[in-house]
Amino acid sequence: MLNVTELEAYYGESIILNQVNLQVDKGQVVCLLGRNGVGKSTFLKSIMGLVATPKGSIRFDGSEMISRPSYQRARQGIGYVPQGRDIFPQLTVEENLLLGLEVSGGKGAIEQTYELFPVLKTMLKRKGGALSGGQQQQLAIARALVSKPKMLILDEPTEGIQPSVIQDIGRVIKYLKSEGDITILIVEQYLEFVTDVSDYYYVMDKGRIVLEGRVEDLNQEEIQKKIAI
Ligand SMILES: Nc1ncnc2c1ncn2[C@@H]1O[C@H](COP(=O)(O)OP(=O)(O)OP(=O)(O)O)[C@@H](O)[C@H]1O
Repeated sequence: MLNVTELEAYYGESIILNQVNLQVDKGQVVCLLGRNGVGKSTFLKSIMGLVATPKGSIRFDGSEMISRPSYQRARQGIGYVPQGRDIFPQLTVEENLLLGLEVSGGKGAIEQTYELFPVLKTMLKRKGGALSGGQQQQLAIARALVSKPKMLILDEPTEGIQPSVIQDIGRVIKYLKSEGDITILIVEQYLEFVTDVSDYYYVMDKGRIVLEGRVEDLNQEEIQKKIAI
């Protein structure tokens, strides 16, 4: 589904991603782990076309994306939830969700997202900014799902969120996986969540992939050493 090869990304003259190779197969949940500042968010932004990527290849669903603008990548079927729950605080929950429909040109699934996140249905008229952090994260994920993406990309979905909501988000990811019609890439530092929801992991350090493997073979101690601050 997603095949990234020898990708390089830069902010100005500084190289942030160096020859990164990463693959996500259809229906898989893949996690990218690593310490703060090693380039994980930059990697997701590169996939979305939000960072300069002069070298490498990003193949998604059979097409080369590297020189396409962001909106085309979204239209192609990539739903992206950036770090910090990028919702519109002045718009209501319902309006935020309706904006998700714009990306797919109107073919949506708002009702289905209420089934996944029942809490949102009880808050349709509430302003996004009035929701708790966990509810905002759920809204951000729901908004991305409304456009029925082929792949969902989440940047640290558990950051600063209470355990019960983390469990809710984990349940949704596992449900989506069991349905089998979506592929998911998650940047995450919370190892327990990673082992709970994902099939395969990559560890990044200083802009390079330094370790990868199946989650069922994951050695917690080894990973913890690589991601501890
Ligand atoms: N807009 C920017 N301009 C210049 N440098 C940046 C910019 N954004 C990030 N950086 C730098 O790029 C490097 C990688 O940052 P990135 O946010 O991708 O790391 P990360 O692994 O996602 O960390 P975190 O978990 O803290 O978000 C860091 O050294 C950071 O300071």
